[in-house]
Amino acid sequence: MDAGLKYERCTQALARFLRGLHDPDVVIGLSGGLDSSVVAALAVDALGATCVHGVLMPGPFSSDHSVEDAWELARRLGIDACQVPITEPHKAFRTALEPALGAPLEGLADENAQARCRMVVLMALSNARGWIVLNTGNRSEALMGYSTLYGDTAGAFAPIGGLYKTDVFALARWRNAQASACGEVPPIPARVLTKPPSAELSANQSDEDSLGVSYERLDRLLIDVFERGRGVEEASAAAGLSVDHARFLVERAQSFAFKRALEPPYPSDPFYV
Ligand SMILES: Nc1ncnc2c1ncn2[C@@H]1O[C@H](COP(=O)(O)OP(=O)(O)OC[C@H]2O[C@@H]([n+]3cccc(C(=O)O)c3)[C@H](O)[C@@H]2O)[C@@H](O)[C@H]1O
Ligand SMILES: Nc1ncnc2c1ncn2[C@@H]1O[C@H](COP(=O)(O)OP(=O)(O)OP(=O)(O)O)[C@@H](O)[C@H]1O
Repeated sequence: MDAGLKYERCTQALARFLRGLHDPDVVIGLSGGLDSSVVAALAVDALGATCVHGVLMPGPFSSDHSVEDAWELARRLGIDACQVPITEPHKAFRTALEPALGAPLEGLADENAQARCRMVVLMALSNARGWIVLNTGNRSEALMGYSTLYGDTAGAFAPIGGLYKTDVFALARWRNAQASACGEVPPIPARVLTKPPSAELSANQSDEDSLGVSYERLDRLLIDVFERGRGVEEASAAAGLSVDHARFLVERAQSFAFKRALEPPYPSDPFYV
């Protein structure tokens, strides 16, 4: 299935899901990264710009360019957006938790606390305004457990939850090319497509460093094993990975089934058969 068809299937699935809820407005955390940018573009195509609300929530490790890219995306899409920094709430949680821990909150616990602060903000806006939170997760992250339980795994529906990260890039490029072909400004700022994906939950973090593998190789492996039912040995060679590394990644994916069981529904089209 080509990128355009995948984009349209995801847009239709989102529209269908929301129709079942009597067409509420939606709210999306805009990080200035790829996933939230594609979900926002798709939501605008499904519902119209007036029904989509973006929230920028910079934290202690957010880069200036991420905030700029998120504002630029909102401007190009013509959606309402606001900024609610999480730096102070995150600091307050650190202070409140320190006596219980006997030490400062650090490492993964501290990274996840930031993602959960963001979800508190999104759910507060959801409750107060009647908006539905859209999840921005993709299948590569879900299989690797590279997300925060009750943080960025929350939300009512995950429009790109069935797509691997390399495809999310392809959808973004396709949507921008569509706009250019119609003489419109491409919705997704160019830098969103060129900067390395990063959770920005700790200093100098990059997804591919944290995962220990490039998305290109990871997706080839995961698609072969989990979508096409190939064996790990065959799939590892095609992905350019050692069998041991491939086995480690597949076992990691299996170990995070519990997290996937708690994630929102997503379009279940047979994207990869
Ligand atoms: N069987 C089970 N059923 C239900 N819950 C179970 C469980 N086993 C463990 N758990 C729970 O799961 C917890 C661990 O999961 P979790 O809290 O999610 O945390 P964890 O998987 O340890 O870490 C999340 C990772 O995702 C990364 N991340 C987070 C957010 C966004 C992004 C991004 O790309 O933007 C990346 C983050 O940097 C970190 O490396 C445990 O503390 C335990 O409470
Ligand atoms: N600074 C932020 N402001 C608003 N929302 C954020 C912020 N950081 C993270 N989020 C939310 O958490 C989600 C998970 O972050 P993640 O890094 O996986 O996605 P992304 O930033 O959109 O894309 P990429 O992984 O390519 O950087 C984001 O898509 C977004 O909805």
